[in-house]
Amino acid sequence: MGGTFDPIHHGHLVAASEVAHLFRLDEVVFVPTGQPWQKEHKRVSPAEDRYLMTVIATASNPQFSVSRIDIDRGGRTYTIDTLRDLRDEHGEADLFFITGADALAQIFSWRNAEELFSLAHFIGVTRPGHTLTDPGFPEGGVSLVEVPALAISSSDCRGRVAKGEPVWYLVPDGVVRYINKRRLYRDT
Ligand SMILES: Nc1ncnc2c1ncn2[C@@H]1O[C@H](COP(=O)(O)OP(=O)(O)OP(=O)(O)O)[C@@H](O)[C@H]1O
Ligand SMILES: O=C(O)c1ccc[n+]([C@@H]2O[C@H](COP(=O)([O-])O)[C@@H](O)[C@H]2O)c1
Repeated sequence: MGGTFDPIHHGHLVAASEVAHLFRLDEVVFVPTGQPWQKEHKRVSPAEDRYLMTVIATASNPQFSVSRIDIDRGGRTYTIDTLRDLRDEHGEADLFFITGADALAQIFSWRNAEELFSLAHFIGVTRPGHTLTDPGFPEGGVSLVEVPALAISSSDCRGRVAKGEPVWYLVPDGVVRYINKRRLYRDT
């Protein structure tokens, strides 16, 4: 599952769990972006903080793991590189790339968009308030999955912390504590 995870929240975790169940996946690898180039006009927390929050949030689930490939590669993050690296690491495994349906709707603005579909099957998870209009996906290349509605977004969590409002139960407890310890999002 690819995302900026700034911070990771229960919407991401429920989506991953639901897709793992529906597609009978062996493992879900969370891949925090290094430099999300389409968010360059926005402030994004340091990659190490986003990585550690993702580790904390997923640690108790034996089916979940976190990969540093997009962070360690350096430079702007392109999913084409993510998938090539995962393919090298995971040999013959079938790859599924999970992300939000809203992100997937923009896939033709991503680098090497046409080639992406030969490397993985794409799964777009719907979130409340976002519907997916098919921008011309290749036949059989994309599945849409409705996850139990959780109207949580990272931007809302950041805004709540900035205003001194609680994010308990929107993100895992350990992530609340990490945000406080590192004083993230205070002046967003
Ligand atoms: N509540 C949710 N339900 C389903 N999918 C979600 C939910 N929140 C986020 N996603 C999807 O997970 C993917 C990765 O999320 P990302 O890290 O960008 O978080 P976000 O909550 O969308 O962040 P932001 O609010 O900063 O844009 C995105 O493509 C997004 O659409
Ligand atoms: O490959 C690209 O050009 C590209 C452009 C924008 C987003 N993505 C990927 O889409 C996923 C969701 O991104 P985001 O920024 O909405 O969290 C994440 O894995 C990004 O690396 C990929």
